Amino acid sequence: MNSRTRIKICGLSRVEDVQTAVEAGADAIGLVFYAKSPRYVEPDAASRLIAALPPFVTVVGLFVNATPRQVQEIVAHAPVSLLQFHGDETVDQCCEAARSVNRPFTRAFRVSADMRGADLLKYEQNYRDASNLFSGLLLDAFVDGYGGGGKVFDWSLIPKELAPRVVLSGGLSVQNVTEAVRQVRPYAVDVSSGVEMAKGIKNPARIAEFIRAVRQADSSLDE
Ligand SMILES: O=C(O)c1ccccc1NCC(=O)[C@H](O)[C@H](O)COP(=O)(O)O
Repeated sequence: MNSRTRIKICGLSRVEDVQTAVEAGADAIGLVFYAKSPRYVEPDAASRLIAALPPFVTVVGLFVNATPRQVQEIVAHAPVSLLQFHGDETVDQCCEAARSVNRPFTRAFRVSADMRGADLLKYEQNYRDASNLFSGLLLDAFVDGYGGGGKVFDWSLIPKELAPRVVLSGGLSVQNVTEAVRQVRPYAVDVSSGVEMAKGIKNPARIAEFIRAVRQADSSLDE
């Protein structure tokens, strides 16, 4: 079966970086609406980035502990297609915010070393049971500042039965993404720091190299 790992490039703030990511073959782009992040984009700037996109590219709006009202105000200016909750939100808070704008959402789970695989399966099932807007888990490393930390977590903690439904994130780069895809076989991979020149400023060559590495890993798995 020809399995293709989906690719999200996150933390974009420039039109040229959006265009680079799409031309290189990214399936999704992530826009950070968390004001304390160095990758934060204002909703109006985000709407210009979204306007630069061709069809069929998923736009992920990234939130940390935002209220439904705040999510509504942002989405009114920047019509993202998918929400990503990356803070301390409860199941109910994620579901309420997603319902408020009628958008599907992914839940970021920051993996700590003491986590057990069974806990993750239960955690995901809780979200699946809570809302048909739940779209899946993004697994990230546990870092200060909630995310975008450029830190890898122990991929062996991911239950094999969960891997085909998760977005693997956290410290990925052209140096490790081939091994990540081969070891985990996730539904998708997500990267921010690993393709940057500076926070929020992407390196076009690194984006292209990262996406090429994912495609090569996919091809090796199809052989
Ligand atoms: O990117 C940020 O600055 C950020 C800030 C606060 C919460 C989440 C954030 N990013 C979320 C993402 O989806 C990142 O792509 C993910 O954390 C991986 O980042 P990196 O390890 O730098 O590739």
